[in-house]
Amino acid sequence: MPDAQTLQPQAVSAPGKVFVAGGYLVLDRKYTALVFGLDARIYVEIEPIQTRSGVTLSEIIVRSPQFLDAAWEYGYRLTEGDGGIAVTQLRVSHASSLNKNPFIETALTFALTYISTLQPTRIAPSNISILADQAYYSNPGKPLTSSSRFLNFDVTLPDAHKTGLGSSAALVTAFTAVVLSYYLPKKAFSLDTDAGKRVLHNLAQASHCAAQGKVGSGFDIASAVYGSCLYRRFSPALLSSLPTPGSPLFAKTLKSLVEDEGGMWDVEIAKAKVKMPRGLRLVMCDVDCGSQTPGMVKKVLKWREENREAADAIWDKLQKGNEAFAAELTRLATEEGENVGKEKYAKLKDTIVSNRALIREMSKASGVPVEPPQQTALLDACSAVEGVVGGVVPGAGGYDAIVLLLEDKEETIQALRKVVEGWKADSEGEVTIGKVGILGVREDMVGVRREDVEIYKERTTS
Ligand SMILES: Nc1ncnc2c1ncn2[C@@H]1O[C@H](COP(=O)(O)OP(=O)(O)OP(=O)(O)O)[C@@H](O)[C@H]1O
Ligand SMILES: C[C@@](O)(CCOP(=O)(O)O)CC(=O)O
Repeated sequence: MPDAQTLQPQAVSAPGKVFVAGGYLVLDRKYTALVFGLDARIYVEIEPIQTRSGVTLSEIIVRSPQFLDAAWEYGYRLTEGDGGIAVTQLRVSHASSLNKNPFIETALTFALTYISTLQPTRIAPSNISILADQAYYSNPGKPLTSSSRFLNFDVTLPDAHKTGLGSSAALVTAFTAVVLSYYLPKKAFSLDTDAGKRVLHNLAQASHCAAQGKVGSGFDIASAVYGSCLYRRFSPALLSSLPTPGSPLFAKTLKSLVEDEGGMWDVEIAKAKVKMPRGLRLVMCDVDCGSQTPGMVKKVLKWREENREAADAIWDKLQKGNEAFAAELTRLATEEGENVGKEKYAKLKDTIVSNRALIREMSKASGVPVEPPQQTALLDACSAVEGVVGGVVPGAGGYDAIVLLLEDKEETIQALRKVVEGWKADSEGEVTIGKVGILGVREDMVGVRREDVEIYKERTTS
């Protein structure tokens, strides 16, 4: 491995996501999800720690300067019994309490362990910094420096109000990518190759699941790596053979899993099946609702288990509807010039309306507010705006967001803004939804990408 003097600063970014179709269905490999990457990205930069000559540290310092108390210092060492690299958080001062960031700690443990299996020489210390685009959080903020486009949110991370764009998946993906790119020579890992992207995808899925303490469908990591795509999940059993970090054979098993020695990764990522027609765009709205509905996934899955026949009927119809929706988007994007005029989006509109009806059926039958009446009213009002094709509740649904497909015209956005910003929901049921805001994001097809370190520096200062 090159020594600290020759390690070059690197920067990588990864996009956030909006899950447009296939929520719950995608947990079962029989079904797929339609996920769009967004132009809100998380950037991670790595550079050598400047130490006085003769001083050798085994320390990696991670900072997220947009937040208060957001610095984490880690010591690391190779463990016995092929347990990989153990990462230990160091206390900044005796008085300070340990403020954990499980996503960073786990991504670092997994990435350094993988690196140690390829190059058993000492890992040099480094400084890592994280910057997130504004749309990930709805807190107000001031520019980090007088001319920076990144905001100082002036709150701790637990106090930040997330808008649900998948910050942890974008972070784990960009973080893992930059650490691998920095410590490994190009011939062992490159983000520019398909093999490199596969390694990144597999490693980021494994560490994101470990940090979350659960195995979701993994759509958020897939879109952070590959951008917008039609996604079929990996079999969750794949990850069950992985020992916990530090325990015997963790390193060897991780390497074999990440490099897919057994040909076990059955994930399917179809980028060509998702396109955005020219002239259309996505808009996301954040809904203030003061109420989270925990356990929605568990409840829907339990209902499905107990009502298999009824559930499968909805699941199958919805899968067909979702496929029809993706196919129509792709057709419009590739067959320019046909069906001009008002009728151009008629099929898309109808598909969205019938898919929403199936989602409401799912909500009603399972008793889980996937598209609750408050969101039905909001979606209907937005869909009636001239130029709006339709909209859905993204991901698991609930009260806190909607996503709309509309004509990419200033007058359409303005008309939509009038409806959402003046939105007053009838207090129906137990949950009253409050202010609705349009997020400054749109779809982006590009996944993880290398950033020029100079540009990264400019972005933090200009
Ligand atoms: N800018 C950041 N700097 C450091 N850590 C961050 C940052 N953003 C997110 N994280 C880490 O990710 C965690 C949030 O992850 P979580 O999965 O709860 O949210 P999310 O991925 O944004 O949500 P969703 O899945 O609803 O889109 C934070 O608690 C923190 O550990
Ligand atoms: C319900 C589910 O299908 C989607 C959840 O999406 P989100 O976290 O609401 O963006 C769960 C999953 O795919 O892991």
